Amino acid sequence: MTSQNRNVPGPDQIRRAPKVLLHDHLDGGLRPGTVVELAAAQGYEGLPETEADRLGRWFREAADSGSLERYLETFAHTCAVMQSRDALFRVAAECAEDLAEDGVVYAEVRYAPEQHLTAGLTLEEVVEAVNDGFREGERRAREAGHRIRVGALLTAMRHAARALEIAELANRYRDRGVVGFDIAGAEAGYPPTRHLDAFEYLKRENNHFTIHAGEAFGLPSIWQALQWCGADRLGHGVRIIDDITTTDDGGVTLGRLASYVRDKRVPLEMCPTSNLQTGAAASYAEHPIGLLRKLHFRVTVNTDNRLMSGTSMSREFERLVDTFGYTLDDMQWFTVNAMKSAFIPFDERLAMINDVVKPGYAELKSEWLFRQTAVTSGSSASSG
Ligand SMILES: O=c1[nH]cnc2c1ncn2[C@@H]1O[C@H](CO)[C@@H](O)[C@H]1O
Ligand SMILES: [Zn+2]
Repeated sequence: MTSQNRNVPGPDQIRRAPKVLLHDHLDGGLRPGTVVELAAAQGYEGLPETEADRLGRWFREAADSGSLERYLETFAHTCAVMQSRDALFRVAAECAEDLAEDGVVYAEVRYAPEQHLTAGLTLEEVVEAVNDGFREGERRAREAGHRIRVGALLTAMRHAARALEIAELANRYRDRGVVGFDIAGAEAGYPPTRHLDAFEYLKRENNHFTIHAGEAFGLPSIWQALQWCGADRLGHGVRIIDDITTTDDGGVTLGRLASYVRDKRVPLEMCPTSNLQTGAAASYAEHPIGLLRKLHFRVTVNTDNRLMSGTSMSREFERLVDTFGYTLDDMQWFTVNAMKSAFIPFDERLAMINDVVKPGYAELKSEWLFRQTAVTSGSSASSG
């Protein structure tokens, strides 16, 4: 290992590095085998494949459609098998376990309670089943030697009209497993201001929320999310790139909105692989994350939907390391950005950064020293 690349992590270091995940959908992260088993147990006959590997491949290919609307159609199958307390509990527990196994130490996982009512559960029962599942998953992870903390974000669907009700639900379960609120679903035609009452309510309650914006629709969506709705963070936000002009000689000019986003340190929850599938970016190399990181926007790295994108936090970082040559220092920077932007209290975020994230990266960064010592002492005899 040379001194030039010693800081560029390999797959094993990427997996062991402490990672923080702010944007992950519970109904987009099931194990394919779990979808198959739940469908069989519940008599759901709509699955396009009934063998786990084939089903996993089907999700990735169907989601690889170039349009957000088509991508979202695949969630009909996962939501269909997440309608009972037991199913929600299992999916949430496995989610926490899988993230912990991948080296995630803190995660905010979102889902839309209104999509889990068809078998008769109440909104409260849905939230409690998922919370209990997360606690169980944290416990199993601890037993397996991993530490993870998972908070829930309650999502309202932007085409529906239940946002205020879901915002009130999020507020009721605040300090009891729910750390914030979000809106998701098709973006074009459903601007954030459609749900202004929900956001104004949460602001009056001093609560936190993020908004999917600037993914399938451009700057007006981001502008509304921030300046009308008061979002704390942006889900994706990739289209902020439309307000940045670059010239061939390397000059960069930020428009008013892009300046605001950078100046106010608005966290961007970027999900590179998901963006390639929905057509929000053409390739990893062309993904706006490269430029936004260079310009010191508050960028974070996320999975969005591990099942539909066949991804994990480690895989997202592997792609970015391959594409942009990111180092352990870059990985730490993204991770500290994410931890700073989490919705848990400041003292807890700080302790996570100082007592978990930074020591974890320091440990990884020191590994080359010991390897180098072994090589040097072995070759010292011949070199005199
Ligand atoms: O990238 C995305 N953009 C917008 N909506 C999404 C995305 N991923 C998932 N969902 C939507 O959020 C719901 C609750 O988790 C999912 O059912 C899906 O419809
Ligand atoms: Zn999302």
